[in-house]
Amino acid sequence: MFTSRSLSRLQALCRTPVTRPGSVDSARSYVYQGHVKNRFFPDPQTVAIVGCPFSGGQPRKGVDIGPTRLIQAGLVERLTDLGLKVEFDGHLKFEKFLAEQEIPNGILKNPRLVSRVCESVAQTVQGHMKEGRLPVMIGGDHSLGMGTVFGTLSQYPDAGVIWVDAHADINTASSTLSGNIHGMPVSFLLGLPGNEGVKEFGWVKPLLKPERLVYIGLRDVDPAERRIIKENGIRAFSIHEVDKYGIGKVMEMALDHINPGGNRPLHLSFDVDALDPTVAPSTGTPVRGGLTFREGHYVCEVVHETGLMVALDLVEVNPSLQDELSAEQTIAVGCSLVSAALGETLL
Ligand SMILES: NC(=[NH2+])NCCC[C@H](N)C(=O)O
Ligand SMILES: [Mn+2]
Ligand SMILES: [Mn+2]
Repeated sequence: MFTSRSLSRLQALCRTPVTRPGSVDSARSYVYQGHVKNRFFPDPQTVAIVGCPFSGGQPRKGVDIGPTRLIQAGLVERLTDLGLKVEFDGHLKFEKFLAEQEIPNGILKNPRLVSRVCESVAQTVQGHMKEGRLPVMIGGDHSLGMGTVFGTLSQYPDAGVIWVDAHADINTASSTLSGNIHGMPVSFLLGLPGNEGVKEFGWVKPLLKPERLVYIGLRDVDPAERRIIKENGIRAFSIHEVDKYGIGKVMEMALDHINPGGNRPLHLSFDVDALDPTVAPSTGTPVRGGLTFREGHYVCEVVHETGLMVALDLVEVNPSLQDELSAEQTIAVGCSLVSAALGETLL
């Protein structure tokens, strides 16, 4: 017996192919053969998990419990099994920022809160790097990327950023239609015109250069964002290019573009909605036609193989959306992506 809900889900599954010809959506095995040496963090490699229970960059409750659920699913143990030293002593606390009075600023939602949280996340991320720990930020919504990428660029000014997402998150205060700041972090990092009136984010110096940024997986880009991407000459591999060239070639071109000499530090910011909603259903802004399970993992594996990754974000896991089974599936995929980026291999 199908309920109308499970039936419509089944229909949705039928409409959206999970695999693309030539891709394999196999379950991953947990056999580990040794991680690639990291150019910036000597062995024994230490990672610091930066849990960010934060949802203020978008309106849907529940994305703030993403980090707790990822940890409960065994993320620390799984990374420890890879031979990494894993530091995690609880999630960051944002209560004091939440207690502050918000000051409205046009259409923007929670500008002061998002700014304060991101500023503290940036300091935490840079602090870990200074101490020789690779920060792994688990969110939380993608506005947090403003904090993590800023932290990375403060420590490694020539770092390249790989933004894996269905969305470009490059709206400015004058272009955003939603006012949700998780759709805007990249514009602040680039210092784009249109954000001048947002004094709250004055601390976000334009540390990111357009040629050091590459997108993978885009498929829901607002008209103004398209213009911004074009005008700034930002290299973007939408899902169309993934279809056309395959993820292998796309990753090769992406790395060639941001890292021509092959020795720049890399920041991987992975929004779980880059994956197809059949693979990662519990997320706030799902868009059909996304990366397969394997394509998502391949991106992480390749970034690991460079030995150049200095920071990782995994964001927008919202376990309160869809049913519990979907939530568990999305959390499992999230853990698996993080593990792949930190050296878990199939053989
Ligand atoms: N991190 C995300 N999931 N972002 C979704 C952004 C959606 C839309 N472009 C906006 O500006 O609101
Ligand atoms: Mn995003
Ligand atoms: Mn997104």
